Amino acid sequence: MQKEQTIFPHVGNRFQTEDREIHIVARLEEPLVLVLENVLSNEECDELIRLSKDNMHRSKIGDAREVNEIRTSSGMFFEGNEHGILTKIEKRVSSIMNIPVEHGEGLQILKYTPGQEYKAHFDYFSAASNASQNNRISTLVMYLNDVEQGGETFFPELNFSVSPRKGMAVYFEYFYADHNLNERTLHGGAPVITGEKWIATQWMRKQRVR
Ligand SMILES: O=C(O)CCC(=O)C(=O)O
Ligand SMILES: [Fe+2]
Repeated sequence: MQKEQTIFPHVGNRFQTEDREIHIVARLEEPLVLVLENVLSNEECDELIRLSKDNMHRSKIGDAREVNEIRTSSGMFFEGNEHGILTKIEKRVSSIMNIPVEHGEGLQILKYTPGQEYKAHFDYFSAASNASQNNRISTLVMYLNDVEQGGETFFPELNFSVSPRKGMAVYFEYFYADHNLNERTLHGGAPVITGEKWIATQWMRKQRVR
């Protein structure tokens, strides 16, 4: 069978964005899942945490934005350009993901304390949801700190998990014609055992949202 078209365009073990060289340190082919290094500087990670610290509330998920037990972390969305640092990061993320900034929902910051988790889920909306008309197609989860124990991003269908590491990220996409491939991107955030876990997630949509 022929391999399906992917969104991610970069070849080789490293590639250049406008202001930073990104390293690919692990790769799964179908569905495409990549572990990326050097996505954010230490200072950028610290600054994102600092800027969001005072605005965290219980995470809401999905279309209806209702508090749900599937995700017990707390979080917030940036609107897009309220801080200079966001513009820079959004541009870099857009070039990593090969999708225009306008297709991106505002960067979401999530914080997990011990025991908090995000149960296995899909990032795309189900066909029954209104939001699926301009559905999500790819995700970049960026780790803003090191976690002492737990907090892995896990992919149960792939028997694969990524341990949080400050400045690194995991990328995956689910815009395949073969829906079975999309379903294999089922993933979650394992409970944090010791320490805190901070992430910034970028979801990209098929069409522009801003
Ligand atoms: O916490 C994680 O590692 C996963 C986060 C996630 O799945 C998301 O933000 O969509
Ligand atoms: Fe997710």
